[in-house]
Amino acid sequence: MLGENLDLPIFSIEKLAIATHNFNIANKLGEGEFGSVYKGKFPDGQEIVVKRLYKSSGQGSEEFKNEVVIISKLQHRNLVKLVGC
Ligand SMILES: Nc1ncnc2c1ncn2[C@@H]1O[C@H](COP(=O)(O)OP(=O)(O)OP(=O)(O)O)[C@@H](O)[C@H]1O
Repeated sequence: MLGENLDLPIFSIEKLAIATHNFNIANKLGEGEFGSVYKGKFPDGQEIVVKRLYKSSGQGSEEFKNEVVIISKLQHRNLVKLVGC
């Protein structure tokens, strides 16, 4: 699995649904090529942004995986950190 290969925490869909109030429209920040983007908060207070894929198969998902791999390796004070997938 992608997250295991990258040594990233893997979040269940339930945990992300709770954090985003079930992907509520009020939490929606925008849309990208691969999916919708939501703001959320974990129970410990950590604020997160969740990107939810439109589909889990096909060419788009390969591109999305490449994006995740690259973002997981980036670290900069002006970039948000990938905390899991
Ligand atoms: N960390 C974030 N904080 C606030 N808003 C965000 C964040 N990430 C994404 N967004 C919002 O979600 C929108 C879509 O982001 P996303 O990264 O999916 O798309 P993109 O980079 O515009 O396109 P692509 O899907 O081609 O990468 C952005 O235009 C922005 O409005």
